[in-house]
Amino acid sequence: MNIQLALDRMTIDEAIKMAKQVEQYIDWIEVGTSLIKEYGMESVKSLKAAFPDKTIVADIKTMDNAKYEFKLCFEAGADVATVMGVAPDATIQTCMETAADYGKHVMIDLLNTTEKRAETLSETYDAILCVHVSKDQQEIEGQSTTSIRIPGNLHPESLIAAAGGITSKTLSELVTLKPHVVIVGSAITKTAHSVESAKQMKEIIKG
Ligand SMILES: O=C([C@H](O)CO)[C@H](O)[C@H](O)COP(=O)(O)O
Repeated sequence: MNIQLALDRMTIDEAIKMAKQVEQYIDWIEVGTSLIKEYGMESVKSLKAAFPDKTIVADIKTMDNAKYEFKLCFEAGADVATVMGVAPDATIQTCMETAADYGKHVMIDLLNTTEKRAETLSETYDAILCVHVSKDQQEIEGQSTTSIRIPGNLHPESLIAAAGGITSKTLSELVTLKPHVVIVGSAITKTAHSVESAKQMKEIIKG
């Protein structure tokens, strides 16, 4: 199981500083959608340059124009880029092909997909599938990772990621579902105790 540190709503320098502080407790580094939207591919390039040995995930959440967006991410140094599961099949297929051209990987964000769509995606694509409670669902609807459920109909060999307001409390429950990646942002980056929080999470996933 890997911890992916999601870096959102901060500057590139703050993102690098944050990731350096907790580097030993995290496995993958996500250049959050907010960083990509605010700073563009410079954010991905800077994080890869600062952490050449970590898996860098560009959370670009592609919906269209897949080849262009995925090429940008991989040329900037991303190892994984994200596409929305509700995107057209042509888009997802293009993401898969572009990633294959670069020897990189795709994460499909299942936000707002139906169980049937998630099943089809898991059977069709060799990608990481991310079960996700969105920031707006967390903030406006009060949902949290206790609402995260990994659909039972997914292909048994699919690699699963889980994201959305994960805390050390909800992580303990989540690890029993054995996801390949747990994506943690605010619980590490928006607390005064980032290092302790990351350390605790690492201990939880180690069991
Ligand atoms: O993908 C994310 C979200 O849509 C904001 O862009 C975050 O990476 C994900 O939610 C993890 O962050 P937290 O919810 O703060 O743990």
